[in-house]
Amino acid sequence: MKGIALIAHDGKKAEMVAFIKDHSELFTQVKLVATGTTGQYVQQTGLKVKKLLSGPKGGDAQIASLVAEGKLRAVIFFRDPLGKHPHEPDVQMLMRLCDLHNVALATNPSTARLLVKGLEAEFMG
Ligand SMILES: O=C(CO)COP(=O)(O)O
Repeated sequence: MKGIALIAHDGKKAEMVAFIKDHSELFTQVKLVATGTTGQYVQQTGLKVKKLLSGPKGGDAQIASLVAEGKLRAVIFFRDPLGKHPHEPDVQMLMRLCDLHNVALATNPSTARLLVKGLEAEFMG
C-alpha cells in the first residue's frame, strides 16, 4: 500500500497536529512518512511515522523523490504562505513532482479534509 506524506511549516504545525487527531482513524491504518520536525509532532499524537530529514535540510526533497518513485498516494503539506523558507526551491520541486506524477496534494486543512474523505473511502471501505 502506498503511503501518505505529512509536512507542515512551523507556523502550521499546531494545525497539522489538530488535523491528525481529527482523522486518527485513517492515519492509524496507512503508512505515514514526514519531514523531520513534523514527524516529531506526529509521533507525539501516538501515531507511527517514518521521519525523514528536516525540511530545510532536505526532507521536502526526500518526499519529492518518493513521489517520483511512485511510493506515495497523497501528500498533505500545510504551507505557511506568510513565512520565508530558505528551501523554497525544494518546496516548489515537491509540488511540481506531485503535479507531474498526478499525486494528490493538499496544501491547507480545508483541501486536506476533502482529500481525507476520499482516502477514507478508499482505505477503509
Ligand atoms: O520545512 C518544512 C517543509 O518545507 C517542514 O520541515 P520540518 O517538518 O522538518 O519542520
